[in-house]
Amino acid sequence: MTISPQVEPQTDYKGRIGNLIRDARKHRGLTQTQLAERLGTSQSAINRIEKGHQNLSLEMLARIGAALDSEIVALGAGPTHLRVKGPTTLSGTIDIKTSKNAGVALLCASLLNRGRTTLRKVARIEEVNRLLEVLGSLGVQTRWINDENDLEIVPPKELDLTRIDEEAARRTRSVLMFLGPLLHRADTFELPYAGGCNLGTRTVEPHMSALRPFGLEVKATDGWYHGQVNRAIVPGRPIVLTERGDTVTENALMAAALHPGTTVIRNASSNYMVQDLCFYLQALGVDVEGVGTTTLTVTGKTVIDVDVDYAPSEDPIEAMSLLAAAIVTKSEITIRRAPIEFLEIELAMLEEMGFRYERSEEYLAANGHTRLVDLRTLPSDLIAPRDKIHPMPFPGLNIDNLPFFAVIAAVAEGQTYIHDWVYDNRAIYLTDLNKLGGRVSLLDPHRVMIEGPTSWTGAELMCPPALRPAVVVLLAMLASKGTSVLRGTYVIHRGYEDLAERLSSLGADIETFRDI
Ligand SMILES: CC(=O)N[C@H]1[C@@H](OP(=O)(O)OP(=O)(O)OC[C@H]2O[C@@H](n3ccc(=O)[nH]c3=O)[C@H](O)[C@@H]2O)O[C@H](CO)[C@@H](O)[C@@H]1O
Ligand SMILES: C=C(OP(=O)(O)O)C(=O)O
Repeated sequence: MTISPQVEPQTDYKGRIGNLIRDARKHRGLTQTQLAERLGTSQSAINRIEKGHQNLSLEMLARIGAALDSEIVALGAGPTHLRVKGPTTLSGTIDIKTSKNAGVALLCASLLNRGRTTLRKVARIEEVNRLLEVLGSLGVQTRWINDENDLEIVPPKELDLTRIDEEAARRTRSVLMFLGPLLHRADTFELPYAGGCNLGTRTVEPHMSALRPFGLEVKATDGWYHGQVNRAIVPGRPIVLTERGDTVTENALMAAALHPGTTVIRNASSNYMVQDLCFYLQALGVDVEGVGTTTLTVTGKTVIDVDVDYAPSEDPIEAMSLLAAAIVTKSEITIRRAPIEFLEIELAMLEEMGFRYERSEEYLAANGHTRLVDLRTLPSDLIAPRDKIHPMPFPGLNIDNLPFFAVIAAVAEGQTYIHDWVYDNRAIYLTDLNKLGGRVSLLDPHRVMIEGPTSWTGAELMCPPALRPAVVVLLAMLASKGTSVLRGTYVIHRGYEDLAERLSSLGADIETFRDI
């Protein structure tokens, strides 16, 4: 794989730019009229631009990019894009990296510890980079200590909460997980509103109600959360989470870890990142019972000050992504270090669809708890499942794995119904597969029907502004005949380390390039 700063061949560039603008507008859920209003122009002008019938100045392109919060084209060190030539058959062996979601939780949790935290093999992804920038702005010293991606974190005696890196903080949702640790560090503090993928409205209310028993009141105004802590208030009875959310459970756990009494958290998520956080807290000397269940009992400490070494487990979502890559390209690959206990429902569903694979004996991840296997995929002819595919909190099918079933369903014979009840926007992005020849019908914002099999054909697309759908499109490009271009891939780097390079090492033909 190479990175080249070249310009792409410029055939019908107005038409291509028009298509990219139309993609970006649709990703933002805007009509042509709404975009025209933002730009002070007419709907017919937007229509002409999208059809490639309009000359565009660089200034106008920049204005359109700003109105759509999407860099259509950029000069200098702008966004990266991918050029994919297909169809590809993959072969070889790939190791799963540690998870984004445990990584970000552990970075936030390191604020509980006055000693040094060393995290082993942290995924070197943009989401982690943004949190490292935020931690750095608070005075926390962080450094990658070797080529293995081991990361050392040393917090200062006092955090400097006045200089938080607002820009970095606003690009991730994970910053919300500072609430739990910070309420023990300061009586008042401010955090910028959390960002992240554009998946529609994501509530923060469950976080507030989980942390209120620890005396935290949060007012949200002008793009900031203003936190105030009343130390006379401590949990008097079990905390019952209104949603079984992952990060809300993590916030409650982190708040409980520095509360010297015993806190019971009910309706807790038992998902993989929550388990990794529990094991880390145990390594810090916090008593956590019920790991892997929906009732967690935490006996915290007044001060945590230990030098601790922790190795988070492998990412089930990356494992699912690579399973999908193999299935869509009908390839035989070996996926090593797959966290099987967080993939069991997914594999059972795939088996029902006719997927054939071999799995090794189980062995333990470096955290000493999570069960891993090596999976060898076998080229398989798939059929659509009889019932709809839908996610559930763990141990159900993981919501972040659901989008991969769209591209898998597209290669299966028959009609598959996918029901994403969780996110307002994510199912909508799956219709981007239609630009590559897919037949995905949006039944309503939460349900799609996919007809397969698909004869994929290469095309040029803007990355949907959401991590998993963006990877789903990339995987379909691997199977597509001809050349595809995927523009603006930051969103993929948010959650995957070197995905394009690693797919290339399996034989994919992917080139990374920038605009000049
Ligand atoms: C950093 C991190 O770990 N991110 C994960 C975490 O985000 P996070 O924990 O932030 O997820 P949210 O709290 O946003 O929950 C996702 C959506 O599910 C809804 N909801 C959730 C639980 C529930 O019992 N009922 C319910 O309705 C929420 O209202 C929200 O709309 O969990 C999500 C759901 O597994 C994953 O997609 C994210 O990758
Ligand atoms: C939705 C996701 O993550 P986040 O919570 O970081 O937006 C994801 O990992 O797919």
